[in-house]
Amino acid sequence: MTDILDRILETKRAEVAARKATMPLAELDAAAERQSPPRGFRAALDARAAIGHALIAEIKKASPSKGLIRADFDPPAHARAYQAGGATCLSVLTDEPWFQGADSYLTAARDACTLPVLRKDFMVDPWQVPESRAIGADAILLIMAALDDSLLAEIEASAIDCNMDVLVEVHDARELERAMKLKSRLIGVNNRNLRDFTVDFENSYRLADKAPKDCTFVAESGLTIRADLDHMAEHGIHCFLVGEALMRQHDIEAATRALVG
Ligand SMILES: O=P(O)(O)OC[C@@H](O)[C@@H](O)c1c[nH]c2ccccc12
Repeated sequence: MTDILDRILETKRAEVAARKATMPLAELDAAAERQSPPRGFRAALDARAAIGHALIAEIKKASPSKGLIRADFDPPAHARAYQAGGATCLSVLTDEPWFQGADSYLTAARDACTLPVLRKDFMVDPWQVPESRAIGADAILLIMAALDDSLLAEIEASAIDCNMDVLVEVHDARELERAMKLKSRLIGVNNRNLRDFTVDFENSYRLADKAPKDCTFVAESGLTIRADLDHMAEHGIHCFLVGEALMRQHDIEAATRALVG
């Protein structure tokens, strides 16, 4: 059985190939140059983590495991609510086929606030880095399970070139070890298994102990209430990525404040 990640990557490779064919790299680089400068993503997390819970609040309309998460989906309104509630950064899903995301959601969300923004998508080609910068992204995600080491390094180099931060996502000790061959020291641990969608917080606890001390460590997925974050903090984890639990709330600003305020 091919797992969901393999199927997503297959879709993504076809999508990126089609986009590349219509957009010359020089044009893309020029569009990236015209963007407002990157907002420091990791720096914002580090500053906040020193004094409290640093939250990357995710703008996510739907997911392959849950289907539609929020009907009255409004990226700029959600961005403002997240910032007002005390989020440190945003994450915006731009993958369309599997998460019902869009590039325009990221641009609109970023324009509506002053927070640094992560483009939550599946990177398979260095070409996607200037593309991400051109739509406004301040940081990209690299999923260790998705790519081999040389392609990861190539995409990371392109991100460094664009002055963007890279969130490197791992889900086991082996991937953490491989991640240390990269330059980025911003490490996310996905508590959700992409094969069966089960969530296990122990995953974060285990890997946080193994991560070198110079890493900014982010726990991702399945976090719901303040107590989840407090437990993580007892294990030395102070940065969190939360999507669904906030997107399901009527009052997103109040829910964000309850989580990290
Ligand atoms: O909605 P949750 O359970 O709070 O999870 C958010 C985030 O961690 C999840 O969306 C995610 C983590 N890694 C990813 C990679 C691709 C797409 C999505 C993700």
